[in-house]
Amino acid sequence: MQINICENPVATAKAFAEYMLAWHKQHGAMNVALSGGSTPKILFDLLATDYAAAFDWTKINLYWGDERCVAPTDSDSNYKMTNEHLLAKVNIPEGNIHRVLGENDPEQEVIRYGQLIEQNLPKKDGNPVFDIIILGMGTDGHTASIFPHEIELLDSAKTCEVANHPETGQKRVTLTGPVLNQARSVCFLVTGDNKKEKIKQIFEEQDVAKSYPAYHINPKEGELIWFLDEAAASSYKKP
Ligand SMILES: O=C(O)[C@H](O)[C@@H](O)[C@H](O)[C@H](O)COP(=O)(O)O
Repeated sequence: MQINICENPVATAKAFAEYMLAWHKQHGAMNVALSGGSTPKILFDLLATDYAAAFDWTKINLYWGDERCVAPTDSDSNYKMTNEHLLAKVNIPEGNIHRVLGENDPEQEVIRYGQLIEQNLPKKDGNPVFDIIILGMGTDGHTASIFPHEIELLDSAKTCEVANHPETGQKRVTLTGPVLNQARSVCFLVTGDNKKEKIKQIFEEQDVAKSYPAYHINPKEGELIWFLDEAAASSYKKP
């Protein structure tokens, strides 16, 4: 596990962008699963401006690690956010953008999306293999849309599952634990002091962290890299 602590959210996003660009220069084509929420907005803005010309977007296929089951025009849609901050601003072919159809019936969509991923990606140990999966972490220790109350999704035999937001009950489509842990690289982007206690508990491997889905993300053979700003890392003291 690698921990990168950067001064602020922009520096954190830049550190990841440099990592993603280095991967692209070395490997060319990439299957990338994006995170949602608010943290990636700064990264997507960077990729759409300072880094846009550095990537060959024809070789990059974008998926989502999770999506809210809402229309793509809904303010809750991770696709909508990504489109506004990135997709509409770079020359990525439409065919390289594989959004979750949040407007579909969730139970049907997890089948469709799972089959799409299984058809498009290489497989290892029966799981589709993403090159890079970007993940965020909620203040409850969830990641993608695997929440503590549905921690069994870490062990699902399926590629995708329907998840339920613990407070709102909002339906989500999420990649499952085995897929997340089959990736060649999992990169957490976590910023803000509202995440600092969970980061401390996870990095110190405290017993309480075992109830956090994010704690259990550790690729079997791939890289695990945490990109944090100082605020998110402020309670953790490197040994
Ligand atoms: O759809 C989502 O909400 C995300 O994929 C989710 O896992 C997110 O990464 C965390 O909730 C952190 O969200 P923030 O970046 O807004 O803190």
